[in-house]
Amino acid sequence: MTVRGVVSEVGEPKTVSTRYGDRELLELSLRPDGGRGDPVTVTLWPKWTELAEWIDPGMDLLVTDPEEEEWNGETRYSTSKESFVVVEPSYLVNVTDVRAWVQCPRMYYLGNLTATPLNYPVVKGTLVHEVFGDLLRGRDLDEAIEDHVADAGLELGLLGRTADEVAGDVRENARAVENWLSQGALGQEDDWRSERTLIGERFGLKGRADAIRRGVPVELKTGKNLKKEPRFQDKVQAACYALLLGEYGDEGRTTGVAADGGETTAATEPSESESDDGPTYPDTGTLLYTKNSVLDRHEETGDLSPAKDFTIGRGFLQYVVRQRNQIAATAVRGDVPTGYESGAKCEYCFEQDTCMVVAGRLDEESKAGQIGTPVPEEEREYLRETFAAIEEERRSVHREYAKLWEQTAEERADDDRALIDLEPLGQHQREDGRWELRAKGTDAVSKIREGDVVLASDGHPTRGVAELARVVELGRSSAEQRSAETSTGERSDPGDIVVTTDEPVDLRRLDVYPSEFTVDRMLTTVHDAVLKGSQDRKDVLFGRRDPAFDESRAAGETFIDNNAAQDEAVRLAVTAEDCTIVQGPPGTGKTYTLARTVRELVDRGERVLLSAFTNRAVDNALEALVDQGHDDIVRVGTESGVRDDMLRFRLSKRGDPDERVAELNGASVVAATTASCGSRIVQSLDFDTAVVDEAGQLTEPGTLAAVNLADRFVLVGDHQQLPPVVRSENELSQSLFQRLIEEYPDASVLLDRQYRMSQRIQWFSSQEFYDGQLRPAGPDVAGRRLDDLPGVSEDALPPELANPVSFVDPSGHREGNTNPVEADRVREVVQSYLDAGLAPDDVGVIAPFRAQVSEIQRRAPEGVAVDTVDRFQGSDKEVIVLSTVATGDLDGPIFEDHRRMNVALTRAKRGLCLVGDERALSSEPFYGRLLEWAR
Ligand SMILES: Nc1ncnc2c1ncn2[C@@H]1O[C@H](COP(=O)(O)OP(=O)(O)OP(=O)(O)O)[C@@H](O)[C@H]1O
Repeated sequence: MTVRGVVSEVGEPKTVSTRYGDRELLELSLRPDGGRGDPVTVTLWPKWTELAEWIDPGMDLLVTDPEEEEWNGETRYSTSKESFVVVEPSYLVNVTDVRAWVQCPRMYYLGNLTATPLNYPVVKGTLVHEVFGDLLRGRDLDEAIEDHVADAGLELGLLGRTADEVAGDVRENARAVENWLSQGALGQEDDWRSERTLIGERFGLKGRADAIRRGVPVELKTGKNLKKEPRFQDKVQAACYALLLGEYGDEGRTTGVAADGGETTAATEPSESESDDGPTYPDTGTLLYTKNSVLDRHEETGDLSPAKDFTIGRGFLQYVVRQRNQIAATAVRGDVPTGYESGAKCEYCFEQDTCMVVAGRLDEESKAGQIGTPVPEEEREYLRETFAAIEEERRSVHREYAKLWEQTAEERADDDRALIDLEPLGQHQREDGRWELRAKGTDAVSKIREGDVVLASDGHPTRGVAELARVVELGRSSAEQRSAETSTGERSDPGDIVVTTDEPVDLRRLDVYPSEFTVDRMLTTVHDAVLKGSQDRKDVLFGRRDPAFDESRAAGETFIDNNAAQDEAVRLAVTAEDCTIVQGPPGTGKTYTLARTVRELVDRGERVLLSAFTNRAVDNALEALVDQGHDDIVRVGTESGVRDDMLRFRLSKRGDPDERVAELNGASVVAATTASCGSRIVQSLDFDTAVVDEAGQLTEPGTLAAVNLADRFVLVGDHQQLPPVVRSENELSQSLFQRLIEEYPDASVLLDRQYRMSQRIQWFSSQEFYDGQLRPAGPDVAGRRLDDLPGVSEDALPPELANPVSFVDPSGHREGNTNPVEADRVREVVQSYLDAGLAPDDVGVIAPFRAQVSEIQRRAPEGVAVDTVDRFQGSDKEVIVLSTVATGDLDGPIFEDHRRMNVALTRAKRGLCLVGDERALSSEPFYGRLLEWAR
């Protein structure tokens, strides 16, 4: 049984005398049902009373195995010996953070704030872990070492190491693992598995255990330890995995610690994973210190055996949960740890200097003290606000995790977040020891794409057997399949779904894996910008100085002779001392100008980082650059991320260290998404100029990831098109692009001639979003007509589509996020265009919701692209048909942001048809004007 609720009152700890002597207690009031229920009183007994310092009203609290008693007709609860009290169970603390926190809370804080730079111990540690996993999966030691060292070629090259030297180091460490494994194999039956991702809904913990042997968590450490017992923080880490394994149930099959009891009360969240006896936690853990096997027995004294077991009692598990609670409470409060929370001794800490410098520069209280003078108050204020916004974003990611167990499989599938009811087709172990799992392809749509890391499970992503998996093949989408069927006249096979994992799973379900990766990166990027950024750069970022330009660098030069605004954009970029902002409305030659700029900078001897939010934009920019004759390029990215025709520039990380580094350092242009700019490899580089495309879609931290690496930067984008992709509504939804263009109009330029839309089509966008400044680049563009296309006759169109911009009201009804009647009408409209001679490929359909997209896809003639606005950004069609879905009113956030509509309308070159409900559209002035125009 558990009690869960929102804390409404926290008492003061008090001492009472009991038959066991004086004892401390703390009384709380909880409101069950997420704060809606009537308050219940919960008494916390010693061990848990320290929570008085950590919890505030409004926090969510869970108590397992409480004692229940009736008191004056009221049911009260108190903690029992078995109880765990969990603060904010939905805040998923990383196990490695608990480990850092018990060493020192500032260690945890600094670890999250500062990115680990590329260094040899980290790379070696990763290699040893990889080889360890391979050994557990039965792979040959030498083969595993050779393979992983080759994979790390680029990193090793950047660190100036040779492959042989590193292979030797890894082999020495791996010996400990080999010996340990062979001991276990003798005698009793062994049962183990490598890495396991564990996400715990009860304790608010998540992490990846290195291995599990006979139900016991095993952690690998590449350091040495000559004591009999494992290091304290290592035990804490293993105990966290023990908690998680207990929660999962299936692995905790050793003699266990006592269980928790039976039924559920009104205040309870039942958990399906519990068996009748409740969770059983593994009662031991193993630490494997690989460096011990490298030591010489004659020189070292102490316990040289690498493997050290320890006992995990209920008391230790409770201690670990208390530490986890402190982290959750600190994070939810937005506090910065001081180090006084624990008894850590700063003298022995190898992080002492960093700790003092960060405390000094940010004027934080720290047990270690402070060094240096604080950065200006506005910078600290900026950090505080940005950190708070990032933490809010983290909570949104945690809510995504919670959906893994709160939503049913069907709900996840409806949300496009899972492919369910898959039919497993088998599994086989690959040469590298990993597993390849296969299931039958499906027609269902989801957000899952090839190359993604997802959760593969036998039915439930957290309660069943689940593994992190990489998607290799997704079968074919229903549209592709249909077109194959029409061309062959036979029902075609949808193709298999193929994923790879560390351990085999019966592949019945795939779930989107909500990663905190972006959030983690944002923290370190913002920290780097403020604490490591140059004074010059920060003066501009924080509004203390206008960006400077040295006009003599381009005196009398023309870069683009047929477009003054584009020419000005290149001029600004090459004369900039700090930054340039280029706003490119739809079809204005943003990509062309960007490529011209990069080429000019390179011609002047600069090294350029070319970045963008999406892989697609990076590859488009590269294509334009190649078209302009420049191909001295290195493309950083995964094989599945990089477009096929750009793979020839892709930097392989595998191979001889020196060769890899030579390839990377040799190129004048390095191209990568802003997400890849945060990788250790790209972070170790520096550039003269960073050119960032799609900057209007990037958060400030996202943009800084690229910008931090260069002396100057050029941002290209349009803040009147799609905004940054964030889950929460806060500061992060404004891009650096928008902030700077508003602050420094003199450092910016608007590309005002567009090469896409006819005069009639572009008018509305120009008026509404660009003060009427956007114009067709010439009469040929302005006068574009469908009739100009070979084989197309405007006369063949029905009267309601005769104009280049038209409106059709199908009198449909919105049902959730669909409007089936409207979808039917959209199909008719599309068919009319095809009948008039347009090729399917020339027509695109845009709808605001995925559900309506699928509704239309089911009806649309083959070859016609149907998608949401976000997926259409950056592309165009001769004709666009827009389904607006809404009827009656325009309810929903998607209609509030008019910029999406700007993107949708400006995809069309010669024809645009708006399909929607007149009444709904007239209900809001912006859409009213749109309607007027369309009619
Ligand atoms: N100065 C120019 N002279 C002639 N053609 C140009 C010029 N600039 C751009 N174009 C052409 O205009 C078209 C649109 O250019 P580009 O793809 O660079 O636009 P964009 O602004 O990046 O588009 P989007 O809004 O989709 O991002 C391309 O066909 C390009 O060749």
